[in-house]
Amino acid sequence: MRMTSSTKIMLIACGSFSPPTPMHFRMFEIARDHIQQMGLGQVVGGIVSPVHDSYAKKGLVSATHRCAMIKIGLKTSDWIHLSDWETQQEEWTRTRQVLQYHQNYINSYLKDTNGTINNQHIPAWIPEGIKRTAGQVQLKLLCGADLLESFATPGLWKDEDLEAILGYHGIVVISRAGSNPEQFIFNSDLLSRYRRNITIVTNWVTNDVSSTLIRKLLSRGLSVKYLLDDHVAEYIRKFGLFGTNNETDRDGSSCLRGTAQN
Ligand SMILES: Nc1ncnc2c1ncn2[C@@H]1O[C@H](COP(=O)(O)OP(=O)(O)OP(=O)(O)O)[C@@H](O)[C@H]1O
Ligand SMILES: O=C(O)c1ccc[n+]([C@@H]2O[C@H](COP(=O)([O-])O)[C@@H](O)[C@H]2O)c1
Repeated sequence: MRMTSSTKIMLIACGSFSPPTPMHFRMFEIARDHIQQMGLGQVVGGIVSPVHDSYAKKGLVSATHRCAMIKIGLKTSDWIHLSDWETQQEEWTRTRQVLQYHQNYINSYLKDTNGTINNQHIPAWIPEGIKRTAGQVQLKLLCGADLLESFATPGLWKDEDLEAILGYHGIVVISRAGSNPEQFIFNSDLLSRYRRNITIVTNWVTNDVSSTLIRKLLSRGLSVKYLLDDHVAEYIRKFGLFGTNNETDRDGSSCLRGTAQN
């Protein structure tokens, strides 16, 4: 995988986003600046891919709510979009397959010179005008250093999946308080083997806000102002999520119309 300043790159972040924080979206901006400044490529789009409900992580609210909050949080972005594909599958999809699906879709979209695909619904995460400007597009996994470190959790990731993610796509890792991605890569034979496909980006303006922190503050009735997008906070209160008080519509079915649609 050779990257030059003209390599077209799309970034995809996989996670719970329960709820999405400004830092989830900020990761994309930090990564794009770094990639472009270092002449590693041109970032043409960003995708946020929330995990399926069956992932059953503590604090995970329904995908309908998570997708709606992501769309609200991304309203002012002109290049990062939600993909709800993972949430629409029958069950949890491993990250390797999530990357494969999106990469295949991009490839077929770019190859479709006779416009057949244009008769179908083109997902919002396909960047506008990409056909005119791009030859090939390389999809990379964007993550925080804690996700990289989860690669070493016994039994969590499959080795062959990590080989495929690292070998075929590559990853972009944003530093996070308390982590040392360089050291972590050095300690791992697998990661060291694929070192050139791992881009580490130092986040100089550290901000360790996490979904866990937001859930904790909300459940205690404390303020999240200036830590969370005002409109996302308003949505959370409207639907009584994360221990806030409103009891109406906890599964989000009434918001399926409008905000939650892709
Ligand atoms: N403050 C942060 N700095 C760098 N990366 C982050 C930060 N917050 C989240 N991420 C990254 O965003 C991606 C999605 O993460 P996830 O939804 O698990 O967020 P989280 O805030 O860590 O969640 P939780 O607190 O529920 O575990 C992951 O790759 C994670 O490493
Ligand atoms: O593909 C795998 O084997 C795999 C194993 C563990 C986690 N993941 C993905 O990593 C993300 C972890 O999110 P989180 O909130 O648990 O940090 C989520 O998108 C999961 O689907 C993926």
